[in-house]
Amino acid sequence: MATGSNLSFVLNKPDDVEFKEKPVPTLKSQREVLVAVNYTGICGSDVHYWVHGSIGHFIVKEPMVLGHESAGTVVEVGSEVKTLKVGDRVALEPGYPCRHCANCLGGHYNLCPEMAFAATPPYDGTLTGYWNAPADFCYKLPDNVSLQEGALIEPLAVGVHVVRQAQVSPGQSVVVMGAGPVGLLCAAVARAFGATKVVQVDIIQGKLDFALGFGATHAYLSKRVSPEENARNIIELADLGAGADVVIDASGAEPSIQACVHTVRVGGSYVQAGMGKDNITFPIAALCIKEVTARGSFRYGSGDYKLAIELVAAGKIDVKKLVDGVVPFSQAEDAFKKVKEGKVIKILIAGPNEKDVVSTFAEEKTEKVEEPKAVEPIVAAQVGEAPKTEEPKAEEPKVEELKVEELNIEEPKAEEAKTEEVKAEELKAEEVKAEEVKTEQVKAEEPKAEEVKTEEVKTEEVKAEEPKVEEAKVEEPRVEEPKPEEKSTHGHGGGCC
Ligand SMILES: NC(=O)c1ccc[n+]([C@@H]2O[C@H](COP(=O)([O-])OP(=O)(O)OC[C@H]3O[C@@H](n4cnc5c(N)ncnc54)[C@H](O)[C@@H]3O)[C@@H](O)[C@H]2O)c1
Ligand SMILES: OC[C@H](O)C(O)[C@@H](O)CO
Repeated sequence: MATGSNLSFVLNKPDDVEFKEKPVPTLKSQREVLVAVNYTGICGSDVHYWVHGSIGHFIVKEPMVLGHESAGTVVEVGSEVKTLKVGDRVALEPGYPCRHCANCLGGHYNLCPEMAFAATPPYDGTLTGYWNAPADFCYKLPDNVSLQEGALIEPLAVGVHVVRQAQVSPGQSVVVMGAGPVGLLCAAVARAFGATKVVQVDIIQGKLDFALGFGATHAYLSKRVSPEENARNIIELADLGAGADVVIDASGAEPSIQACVHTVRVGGSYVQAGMGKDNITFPIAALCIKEVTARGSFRYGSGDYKLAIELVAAGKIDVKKLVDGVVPFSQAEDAFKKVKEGKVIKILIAGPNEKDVVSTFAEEKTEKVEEPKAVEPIVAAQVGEAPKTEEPKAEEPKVEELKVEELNIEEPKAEEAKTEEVKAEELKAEEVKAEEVKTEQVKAEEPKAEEVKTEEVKTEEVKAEEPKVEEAKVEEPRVEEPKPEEKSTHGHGGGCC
């Protein structure tokens, strides 16, 4: 039985969040499991709801728990569940379709009109202590995939779905517009599918620097020139001949979408994943004359989560590289601010029952290969960073195993866990000033509403209304870094899923 906290991070209305202790959910059917949420990533859509209170026709009318990129540990199983047991570590697929409509029965449950998707009004999200879900939407993580990686399976599954929609095959060239988390993951999946040239395009050089160490073979800084000229530049840069076999828009920006159609080769494929303005000027003649196959891509469907997990388990995609930091649950609001400011690629929030966040992050960090970062890591300032001198030890037990014990679920390998505990204590004492962190946690448990309503947030709201796509129409070479407010969440500016 679940005995921990069910503290939840609740959005009341735009710029108004609070921590609320909610009742622990109970299984609604014997095919469900109850999961203690260990880690949750922040998606641009979460930030968009926090800032604007709506995305398209999804409007936050009642307080809603945020978050949908999560992994957790099974604490209870319904009597009809055969595939999971208490103690299993799982990635949570956060949208539950009706299973009966034509789309569900036709194998496209992501298009179910009755979809109940976490943190999409009116449905609560996963930034909570416990989450109940149908067992078949909880994917057991292999031993070599950590719970922190598990939280990144959701955005990776978005990338898998996009690349599947594009039907990328070995030897192909792929251009991905946008180097936010979705674009980066699309590029990485395209490489894993055998694409030999993967060109990442963005308007921020730092993001491209990161992309080159992640999935991209080439990077192009989009200029303030016509979409046709940007397309010619991309083709020339990567020696794409008559154009790219596949183009993917993961920016939602109008000039980028236009450049997609000019970059793709005759008979190539174009997939729209980014969601910006509802209506744009689109080069329809080029699409028609080139006989381009155009597809949309929405969330993920059959087999996408499974494949995403396999790609991580097989070492094909190192999702840990995307993580700039892990913060305790009490610092959720601050984490949202960092994402909004474009200061991080991904930040993970530990569940309220997660006790050892600092050492968990330290452990994960030591396994990371240092790559150029698009942004300043914030974790050192927030939770303390582990010394990077230590070599990663592959045989070391995963820190997540400790969490199982903390949640009274299942005994981890006792010997290994003990060693880790001792190590974690040392790290805390020497490197992370545990007392300071504790004090911060206590403070953060009482969120101050007035702090949220900063001028910065208000300004952001106003600016977000002005689509940045206009900028690319100015006929000038673009060299300067865009302002912070043009970054991360702006891609969601015109709407999302
Ligand atoms: N289809 C889906 O199921 C799905 C799921 C999740 C997110 N999304 C959408 O995908 C998009 C990307 O998501 P994200 O989380 O990576 O967002 P993000 O905002 O972090 O990334 C968007 C990137 O596009 C870049 N960009 C902006 N204008 C550009 C231009 N003219 N040319 C090239 N790059 C440009 C930005 O600098 C940014 O790096 C968003 O529009 C989001 O709403 C779609
Ligand atoms: O990753 C999937 C998307 O972020 C979701 O559709 C989100 O927008 C909530 O509806």
